Amino acid sequence: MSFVIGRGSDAETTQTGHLGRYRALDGSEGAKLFVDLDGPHAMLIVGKRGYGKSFTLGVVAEELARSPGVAPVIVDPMGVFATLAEPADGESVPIEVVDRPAVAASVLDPRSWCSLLGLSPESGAGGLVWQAAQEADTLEAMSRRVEAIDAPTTDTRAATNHLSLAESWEVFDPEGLDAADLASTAATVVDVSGLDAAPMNAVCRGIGEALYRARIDETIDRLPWLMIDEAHTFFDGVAEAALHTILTRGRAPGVSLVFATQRPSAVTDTAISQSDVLISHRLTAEADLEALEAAQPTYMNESLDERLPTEPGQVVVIDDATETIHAAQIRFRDTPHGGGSPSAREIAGLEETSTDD
Ligand SMILES: Nc1ncnc2c1ncn2[C@@H]1O[C@H](COP(=O)(O)OP(=O)(O)OP(=O)(O)O)[C@@H](O)[C@H]1O
Repeated sequence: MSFVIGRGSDAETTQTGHLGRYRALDGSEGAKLFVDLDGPHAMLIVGKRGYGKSFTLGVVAEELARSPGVAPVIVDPMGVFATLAEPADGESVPIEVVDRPAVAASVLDPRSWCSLLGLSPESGAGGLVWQAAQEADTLEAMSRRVEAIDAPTTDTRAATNHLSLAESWEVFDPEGLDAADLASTAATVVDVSGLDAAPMNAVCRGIGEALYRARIDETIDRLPWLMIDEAHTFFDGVAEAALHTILTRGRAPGVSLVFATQRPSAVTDTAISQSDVLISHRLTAEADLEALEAAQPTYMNESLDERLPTEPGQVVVIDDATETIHAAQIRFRDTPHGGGSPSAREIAGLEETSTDD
């Protein structure tokens, strides 16, 4: 028997991803567990640091990259997913890595421009940036617009300085990433690891909006899967608006979101309640457990806390489509995992030694 998360038992395994195997109470492994990659989903992956979130996200990315009809895009804040492009065990994983991503300045609305630059829209400089964003499409044109508006010199200078800061991030370009680039045949890893939280958010917002809009306007055929590691960083910034849109309105145009975080308490309640698949690794922080318990479905008749696994790679999966709960061991990566913790002992070339004398 095989179970497909999002479809049910004895379902066909075409257009699915192999996640791992069932885990029995004694730790032994059971039948294979799959996840549906056919329809749109919102998939939340949680767990405390070091218990396998990025590893699991990588497994889902490998499966998506090998699937037809989908356009997986991984926003990679830690720079650990470029290893997906390395030779794989078994079937190859087609991946394109974008290491200097840029998006069009026009993806941000005036309010987001103010929030991105840390300016209150009510302040003199914030008001100028707001007006410039309303009237201009590029960062360059926004700066020119600010200079042209009749305003106190201190406000003009402050607004210009903030726009120069945004320019220094080098993430705004009218020719930046668009949905057609992202929905090409390969899966795309967008490496935002060299960027601060604000430009990282701008890039993620641009990508999310481009993919959603392209499906609404029917300019791409493939179904986009936006995948985000360290998702709390993006729910806390200007990217949140695009993620919220996908979570609440992505189903009809077929846009999926897979997002991983060690701090479920730091993503929005909507993000948790709109997720139809929750993959939970070990969690111990009270606030994080509470955030998940608050959204715990009624068909779960014992607390999540009691079911949580103890070892890296072990998960509990809550599948809202079939209203079922599964204990599983995520499969091993076919490509190298880029996110493991460095070891001083390994760096020093020291062998593991026994402590018994
Ligand atoms: N499914 C798995 N099978 C085997 N080992 C695993 C599995 N998942 C995780 N591990 C082990 O756990 C380590 C930590 O995993 P990972 O880097 O994904 O943690 P994380 O939860 O994303 O941590 P962080 O929050 O620091 O990014 C991996 O380097 C790997 O050794």
